[in-house]
Amino acid sequence: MNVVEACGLTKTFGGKTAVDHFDMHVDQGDIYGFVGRNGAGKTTVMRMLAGLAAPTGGEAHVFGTSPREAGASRRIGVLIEQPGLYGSMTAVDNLMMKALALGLVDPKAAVQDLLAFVGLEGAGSKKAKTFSMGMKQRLGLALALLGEPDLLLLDEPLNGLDPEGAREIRQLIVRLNEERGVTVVVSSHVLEQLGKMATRYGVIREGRMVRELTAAEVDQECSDFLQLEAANPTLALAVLQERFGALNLQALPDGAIRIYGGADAGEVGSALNEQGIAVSALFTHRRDLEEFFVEMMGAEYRG
Ligand SMILES: Nc1ncnc2c1ncn2[C@@H]1O[C@H](COP(=O)(O)OP(=O)(O)OP(=O)(O)O)[C@@H](O)[C@H]1O
Repeated sequence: MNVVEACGLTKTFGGKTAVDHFDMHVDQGDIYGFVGRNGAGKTTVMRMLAGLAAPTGGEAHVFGTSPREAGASRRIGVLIEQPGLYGSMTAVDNLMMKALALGLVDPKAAVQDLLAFVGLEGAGSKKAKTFSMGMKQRLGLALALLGEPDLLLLDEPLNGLDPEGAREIRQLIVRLNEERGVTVVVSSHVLEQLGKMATRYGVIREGRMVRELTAAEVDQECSDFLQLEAANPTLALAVLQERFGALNLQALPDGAIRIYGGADAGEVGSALNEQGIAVSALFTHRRDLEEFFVEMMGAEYRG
């Protein structure tokens, strides 16, 4: 079942289109890595999915209904940009205030449970303004988790964190997903961390969804390939198809040929030489996650 479904979602600010006929599908149980360069429209999409901003056009459905419907909104936990913390209040008071506003049956127990879950049980009586960036993000996560949401929308939860802090937040997200069954949409520029948790990805570019794909598809796309440049690419391709038909061959527009599926460079070179085809380049390549996504996000991307 699609927990989130966006169809033709559009948002304009003044005359400028920030989100443009955007489609998105998040399945129950996904950790959905939402990537795009700065200004691509991630936050604006998240705000519409959370029911915090109204679309100019198109529709967003969360749990089959508008995120603005009470039935859906109380199932959504949100951490968008900065966690909304009151610096002069303690961590417990920050949480209690929201727990009471939500009308939780046992707010104290919920607050203690979440403090422990995010690893802040020893810091509950400290003022939020004394917290490190990582502690603030963990407290923000606890705030988003009050009310036991089934869907978490996390916009850049790893922003500004050192590698250790980013790893801790990532581990919390995975635990939430595995232990509590929470579906998560998480945007981040930290592709390395995203790659360790996402089960599905969506790539946004200039307000439009470029591509949605599963983690398995990303693995496949990033797998090793052999690239060769030959004097006669059309003939080379025909020879390779005959000799290595079981492998996945891709002809690039510039005439280069990629061979996926673990071909041996020596065998490929010999097969072409036997047919009198001169090979000018032959190398093995592995695309890493960042390279793969940067291509889709646009060259201007800066992580
Ligand atoms: N309230 C607003 N008023 C006017 N323009 C806005 C508003 N919110 C966002 N925008 C514009 O919409 C576009 C998308 O912004 P958005 O914050 O959604 O991108 P983003 O992908 O989250 O970027 P980042 O990674 O930098 O957070 C940007 O050009 C931004 O300037």
